[in-house]
Amino acid sequence: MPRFTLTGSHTSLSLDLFADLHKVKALLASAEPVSGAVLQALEDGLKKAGADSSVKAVMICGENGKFSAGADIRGFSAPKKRGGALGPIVSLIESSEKPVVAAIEGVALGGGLEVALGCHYRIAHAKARMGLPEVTLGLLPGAEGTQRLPRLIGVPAALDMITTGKHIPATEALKLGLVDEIVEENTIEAAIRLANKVIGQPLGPRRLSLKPVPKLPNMEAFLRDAAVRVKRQARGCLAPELCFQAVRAATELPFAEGLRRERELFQVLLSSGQARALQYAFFAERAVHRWATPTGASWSSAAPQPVRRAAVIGLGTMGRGIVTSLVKANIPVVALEQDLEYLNKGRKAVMLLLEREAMKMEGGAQTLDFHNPARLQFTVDFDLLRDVDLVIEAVFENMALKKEIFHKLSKICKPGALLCTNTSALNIDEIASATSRPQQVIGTHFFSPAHVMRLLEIIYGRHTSPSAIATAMQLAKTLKKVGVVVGNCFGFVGNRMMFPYVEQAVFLLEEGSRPEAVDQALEDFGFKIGPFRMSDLAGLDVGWRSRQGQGLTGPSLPAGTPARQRHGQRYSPLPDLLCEHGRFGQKNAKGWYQYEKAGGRTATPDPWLHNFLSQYRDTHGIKTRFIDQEEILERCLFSLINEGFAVLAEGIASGPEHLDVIYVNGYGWPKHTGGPMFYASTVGLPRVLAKLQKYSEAHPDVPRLRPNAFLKKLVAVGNPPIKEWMSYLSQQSAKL
Ligand SMILES: CCCCCCCC(=O)CC(=O)SCCNC(=O)CCNC(=O)[C@H](O)C(C)(C)COP(=O)(O)OP(=O)(O)OC[C@H]1O[C@@H](n2cnc3c(N)ncnc32)[C@H](O)[C@@H]1OP(=O)(O)O
Ligand SMILES: NC(=O)C1=CN([C@@H]2O[C@H](COP(=O)(O)OP(=O)(O)OC[C@H]3O[C@@H](n4cnc5c(N)ncnc54)[C@H](O)[C@@H]3O)[C@@H](O)[C@H]2O)C=CC1
Repeated sequence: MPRFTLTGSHTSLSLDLFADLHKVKALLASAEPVSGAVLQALEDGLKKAGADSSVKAVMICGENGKFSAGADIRGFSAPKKRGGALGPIVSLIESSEKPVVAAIEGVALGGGLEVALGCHYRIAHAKARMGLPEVTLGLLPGAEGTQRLPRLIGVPAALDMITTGKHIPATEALKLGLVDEIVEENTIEAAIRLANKVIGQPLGPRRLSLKPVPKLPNMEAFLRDAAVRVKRQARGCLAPELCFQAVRAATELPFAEGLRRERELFQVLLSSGQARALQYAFFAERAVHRWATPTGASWSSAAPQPVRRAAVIGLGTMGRGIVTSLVKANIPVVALEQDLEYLNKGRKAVMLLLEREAMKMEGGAQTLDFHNPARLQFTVDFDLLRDVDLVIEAVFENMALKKEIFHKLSKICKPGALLCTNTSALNIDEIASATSRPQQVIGTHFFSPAHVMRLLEIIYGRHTSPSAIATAMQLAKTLKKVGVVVGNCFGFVGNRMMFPYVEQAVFLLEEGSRPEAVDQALEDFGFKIGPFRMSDLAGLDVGWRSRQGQGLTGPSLPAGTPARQRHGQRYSPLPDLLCEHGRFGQKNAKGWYQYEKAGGRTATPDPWLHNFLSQYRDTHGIKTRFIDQEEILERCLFSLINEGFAVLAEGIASGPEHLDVIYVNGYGWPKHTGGPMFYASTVGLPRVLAKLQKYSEAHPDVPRLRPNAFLKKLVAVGNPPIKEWMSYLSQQSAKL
């Protein structure tokens, strides 16, 4: 039997009509428009197969063990390349008078899965994954997928797949009825067997466009609830909502009209700007894998060392999550605490996390082996760290303590072991100076909760070796995190850019705003959580301790220091005052908000705080004024972005996409805006500069509002596109 081969490494989709007829090969990929050769070849091939009476059935499969990862995303932003009419080809497949069977191996994603939905039968390898990830790229499955999938698997499951873009394993696809069969062995042979078996059987019932959408007893109510849920989860991202509307159209309209609606909605998304931002974010995440440092070390030449066994020191908030992450990645761990009391507390917490993770994984292929001491060992004995390949220190944020630990590690650990610190802001070089092997010392900054958050900021010091950076990056990959390599400065990249943002948020309260107004503005912008709810969650005492350490507040503050000034700059003592009033956030039920109980999560505006703010303003002679949403957003976001330009100019990060990946994955910045620097590029740098100038003039005692020189330069050279920014940075200005 002749067969088509729909080849899908992620960027290519080729068609191969087998030997006894003819051979056609084409690419739906970087080289070709979507409407190009492969679609033509599919169409030609199907027509030839249809016309050839010796052909009784057709099988479509991939090459190299992959069905297809869909269209080439790079082609989407080029207007010429948008016209790819995959939909009509899917219809053509479906209308074939000869049975067409899809043999799905590896992945069938996006347009690849839509092709499979056009087939009359689908057979998948047990290890295959399927999904319609268009929503994650700011689009919807525009090749008729929103109309066919609900007809095949019902509205709830289709809505879930289409609005989240999740990839589902073959076993789940079988349960949902997305595939007819799964096989452990040769998928192609099984598909051919199936094709032979169904020759001559009526195809009508297999054509999804002819099927009604399965009814639900309460479809209206279901859709109403789903609409609310999708909108809430989308947080300003258009694609999930429009995906929802397309699926709803399938429930209300005949197939052909549903397709028209799908096309209209697709066009809205394509021109929304969010699709471009999400596609930028997709490639940014991959671009940061190709790290480089200003001294010339890079991913292309540095080799990682194997990590067969790791240790974590300190089982507090961060250490627990880090241990969990390592165990989930199948790396044996030694977990160390300062004494038995802390050890037992830490062990309990780790076990609880691991049990929860194991429950989530139940039914999946993977299991968690954490009761075996060879895989997870708890100790207070540093001697057990002798043969580990990597240590992650997560003790209190205290330089003297960290130096003491690193000194000890450098004496105990084997010479090649990588010594990592999870410090959130301390100087990596100073920590490394306590060891005899600074080339092996590196910052691995996890984000809380460490077993959940995807970001791993990797900080190299003056002496960190390229191989140490490569090992940390490899670790990130093993832990299924996204590693971003950055230079060493106070707060590194993420926290450094966060300082001016939080600073502005507090200044806004001084001037007349309220925590709920500031949070609302930023949550409406798309942040998962505004700065005040975030501070309450993290604990206000954490920053307080750090400011005490820096001499900004507390007993070491020189007498006579003005309340709202430090080192000649504006300073707000509000967060310190809250702590002095015993308000530490969620942990004791009061902070910027009040909570139902200690550890409670429901933030309610607190009249006490409103009153406190009024008194504070009276005390300091501040005239309360109304602050609108625009000013809240501009002051918080543009000051953060301004710091981003400083980070780039100083060579702390090698490109704006690094900053964007950090913010999207570590700080809840809305992905559909691309990240802070991409967002700045879409707002337009001249506008960002003008606003910063305005606010800086109004607040001359706030240096972080003063526009950065690199931003000014980019505006002066004509606001170049983001991918050209770094070329305007002269070598001399990038200091290490
Ligand atoms: C336009 C109007 C007309 C409609 C046209 C028809 C409609 C459509 O056809 C709609 C679509 O399909 S949209 C595309 C849907 N597909 C996806 O979103 C898959 C995205 N890729 C993945 O999930 C993983 O890469 C994957 C699971 C595939 C592999 O993961 P890995 O971890 O093994 O590999 P990665 O590191 O992610 O990727 C390796 C390299 O491949 C690049 N790449 C991946 N998917 C791509 C894609 N779909 N298009 C272009 N490049 C893609 C990726 O950037 C990376 O490149 P390098 O960083 O240079 O190595
Ligand atoms: N909490 C957070 O959200 C984040 C914290 N970090 C950083 O991670 C580090 C740890 O922070 P948390 O987990 O929040 O602190 P934590 O206070 O919750 O835990 C620290 C743990 O270290 C243990 N410890 C102290 N001295 C020790 C010693 N000599 N030997 C062994 N264990 C010792 C303590 O007993 C405690 O369990 C800090 O450097 C912090 O700045 C980084 C990212 C986020």
